Amino acid sequence: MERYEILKDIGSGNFGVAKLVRDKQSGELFAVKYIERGPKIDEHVEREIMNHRSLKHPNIIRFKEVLLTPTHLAIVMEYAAGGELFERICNAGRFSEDEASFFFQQLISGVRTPAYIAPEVLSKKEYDGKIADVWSCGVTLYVMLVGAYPFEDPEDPRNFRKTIQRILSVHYSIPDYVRLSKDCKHLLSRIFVADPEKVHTIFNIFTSSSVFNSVLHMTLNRNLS
Ligand SMILES: Nc1ncnc2c1ncn2[C@@H]1O[C@H](COP(=O)(O)OP(=O)(O)OP(=O)(O)O)[C@@H](O)[C@H]1O
Repeated sequence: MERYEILKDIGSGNFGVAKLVRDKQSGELFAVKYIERGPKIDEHVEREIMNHRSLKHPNIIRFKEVLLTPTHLAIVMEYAAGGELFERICNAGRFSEDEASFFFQQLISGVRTPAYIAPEVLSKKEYDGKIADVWSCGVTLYVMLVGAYPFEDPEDPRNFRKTIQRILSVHYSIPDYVRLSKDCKHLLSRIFVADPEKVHTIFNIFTSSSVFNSVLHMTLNRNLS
């Protein structure tokens, strides 16, 4: 880690903390995720690192290297200076459908296209992250359009138990003050379904939505050609 100068903490997650660092030689900024060595580092983390290492896409944070400190595993990656989506929405308000569609398309092109995925990722048959990815994209789309999380009880947003119940029963609604097109509501309703068997593939969902169709076709054509 001597190569890097630690500048500040940027956040913490389930696995550890993230810090902003500077490469002393090149002056480049990176984010480093520190995960304490020990039981937290299991095959799940290992797979995550292996998968991430093989991804190369403009909308996916680039992975640089993994280092070991006496106490931590340090994952060095590209620094995304934009901050959190939710924070941006809290400060500057929610997105219009057009803006949301632009960012959503960027997000989808990061998760959807197989064109960028390495064979070792595809060959892991147990990988079922796709369904979870579709769901998470739906949550992100909702956040952009509504400016709130879809499964929190508006009266009691910090109650995790309630949130989990709402997720399990797919209980969400769109507040009256948010005007969404029918097509957009339909898209959300197709993403948020309880039974994973019924979750449509991301391809089907997006090709059936006319709001997102033109941008989607452009992305698809680009990725398939
Ligand atoms: N590459 C990065 N560039 C900029 N900020 C980052 C980067 N990686 C992480 N962060 C910041 O640090 C916080 C913690 O990151 P971390 O990846 O540990 O957790 P998370 O993604 O929030 O949740 P989880 O623990 O479920 O992965 C993030 O919420 C984000 O604010």
